[in-house]
Amino acid sequence: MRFDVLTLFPETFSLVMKESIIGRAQEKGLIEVNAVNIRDYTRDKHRKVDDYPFGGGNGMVMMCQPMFDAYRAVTEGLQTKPKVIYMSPQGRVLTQKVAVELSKEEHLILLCGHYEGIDERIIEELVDEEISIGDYVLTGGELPAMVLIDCVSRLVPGVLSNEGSFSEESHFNGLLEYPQYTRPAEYEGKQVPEILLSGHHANIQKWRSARSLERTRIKRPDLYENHIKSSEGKI
Ligand SMILES: COc1ccccc1CNc1ccc(C(N)=O)cn1
Repeated sequence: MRFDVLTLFPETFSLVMKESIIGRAQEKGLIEVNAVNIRDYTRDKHRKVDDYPFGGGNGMVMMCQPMFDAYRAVTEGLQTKPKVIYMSPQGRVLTQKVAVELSKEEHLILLCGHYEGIDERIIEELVDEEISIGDYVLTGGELPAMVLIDCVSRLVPGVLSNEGSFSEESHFNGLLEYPQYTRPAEYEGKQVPEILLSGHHANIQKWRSARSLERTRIKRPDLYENHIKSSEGKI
């Protein structure tokens, strides 16, 4: 899976994206993350990428020409047009379900805005979908793009060694994950729940399901409601 990220800060990506799991996935050739500097596609000696908004208002808006030319450079000679996602506070909120959907794509182009955003003509012409990582405003789209790359990449087969664990992790089955413990069985007088040491897998599974339902009901009643609704009618 390939990600081309159009950004004003390409070096941010190379630092974060070559670390840990994402870095190893790149070495294994499972994913490619290519950060493109929008400023390299400016045509003036000041390498101008933004300008004042028509109609007035504070802040600056990213201009069309550098973004269009960076997009054309990245897509030149491609057989199929990759899906273009604009990281924006107005986008569809990124959930695990959306991440699973996006992990089916072969090639994604992510546009990172800055200042007050980008010229609307870029969105109209190039953007297939706007995606938001949550209802808050950041100084740029780079962190949202890295969040998207992380949560989508880990779903690409081969990226995570313990792929089997997806079915039980938080949000995969619409519920929050059960509590996790590891050695030692007792730490400063605090015991690991006995059931987990019993080796009785059926009972452990039951205990885990009960904990998962209980903590979802307490921490995320919205998810709990959805889960109850979706399991109604199922035997
Ligand atoms: C004022 O910033 C903007 C204004 C408009 C568009 C993009 C930006 C860049 N900032 C972003 C980007 C994404 C998210 C998110 N919630 O995914 C939050 N902030």
